[in-house]
Order: sequence, then structure tokens, then C-alpha cells
Amino acid sequence: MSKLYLASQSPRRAQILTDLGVQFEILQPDPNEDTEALEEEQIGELGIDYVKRVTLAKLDAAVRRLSQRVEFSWQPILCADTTVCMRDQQTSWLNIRDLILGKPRDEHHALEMLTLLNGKFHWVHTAIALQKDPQSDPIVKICSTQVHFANNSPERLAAYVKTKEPMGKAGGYGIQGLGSALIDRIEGSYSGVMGLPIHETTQLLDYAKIPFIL
Ligand SMILES: Cc1cn([C@H]2C[C@H](O)[C@@H](COP(=O)(O)OP(=O)(O)OP(=O)(O)O)O2)c(=O)[nH]c1=O
Repeated sequence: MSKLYLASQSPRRAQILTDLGVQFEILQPDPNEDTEALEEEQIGELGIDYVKRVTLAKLDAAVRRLSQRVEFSWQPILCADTTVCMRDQQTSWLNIRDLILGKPRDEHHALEMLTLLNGKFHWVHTAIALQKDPQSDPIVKICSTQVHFANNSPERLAAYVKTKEPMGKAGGYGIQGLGSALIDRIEGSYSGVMGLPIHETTQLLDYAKIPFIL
């Protein structure tokens, strides 16, 4: 049966693939690889371009890692990146700028991010990329969802940060957890916000002929 390599450390992505009934193996990162450099923003880069570039770079690194194994059988590789972004205050019709929010460095940073998102709309872009075999070009799909934060009190935001849920999550919240208490509406894909848009993922699985439950 065809199997898949998931080049991601995100437990949410693994859980979604498990729920879909996909046979997969997690491709562990190379401990010597500088992943921070990979995720560095370029000046003036829009969120959607950023997420696509980082996902393709993750895929490229994963393909290299796999082919360096002494013994390996080629199987399609899937990876993803999720980013939260808002229009920068300095944006104009002639110069559109995004403020890209990655994962918070610490609790203080998480509170800063949540305060920025509070009472407003923002975008969550998730790019997924799949390399079917060494010869073919990677296929990328981008899923963008608009999320609106309710007008939460500063005390509620601080209480949320204390739960530690914001850590390791883009924008400092998890829609699949207590973070959903802070959100009053979304337009788009819930699973995309969580880090792996299910519909777009099944399109890539179909393309790579990887079986799943449906
Ligand atoms: C906005 C949001 C993000 N997230 C998570 C999904 C991603 O795991 C994380 C964004 O970080 P990513 O850099 O996309 O992924 P990762 O570092 O967790 O894993 P890897 O690079 O190995 O694939 O934020 C949620 O779980 N819920 C949410 O509501």
C-alpha cells in the first residue's frame, strides 16, 4: 500500500492524517539544520508569498534528508506551514504590507500578539506542498481563512496566555483548543487554521494516489 512521509513536527497535522486513515511516517528534521533561517521573513514579503516560500523550502530540505538516508524507499512527501497575518498599519493602495505573526517567543510576546488580534479580523494562510517522486515538480496549495477575534477583556487574554496553549502556535492561539473562546467567527477552513486544510490535503492525496478513508 502507498505510504506517505509527513515532514512536520506538528501534532495537529499528524492527528488530521490519522483521522483521515492515511498510512504515514513522520520524517524527523535534521538536528543540524538551521530551521530559523528557513523561516526568516524577507522585507516587504506578503503573508501568502511567505507561507508558500517557507513550505517549499521545508519540502526541499525534507527531500534532501530522505535521499541522504543509507536505505530508503521513495514515497511521496507532504509538508505545510501556517502563518497568521494582518495588514500592516503602514499599508496603502500603492504599497500593501503584511504583518506576519509567527509563534510567540514567550508569554509576554504571546500576550502582545493576542492584544494585536483582539477585536479585529486577520488572515491565516496555510500552504501545503507534496512531492510525489524525485522527478516531478512539487505541488503547492494555499488555503486562506479569515478569523475574527471578539472584543475580549485584557484579563481574559492574560488568563489564556497562562494556560500555555499559545506556545508553539502561529499568532499565539489554537482554534482547536481554548483559543476558540476568543474567536466569534471565521470565513474559510477550520482545519486550515489548525495547520492542515483537510479538503486541499485530500486533493494532494488523490494526486499522489495515497489511499484514505473516503
Ligand atoms: C492559528 C493556529 C495555528 N496552529 C499551529 C499549527 C502549526 O503547528 C503552528 C504553526 O507553525 P508551523 O511553522 O506551520 O508548523 P510547526 O513548526 O508546528 O511544524 P513543522 O514546521 O514541523 O511542520 O501553529 C494551531 O495549532 N492552531 C491555530 O489555531
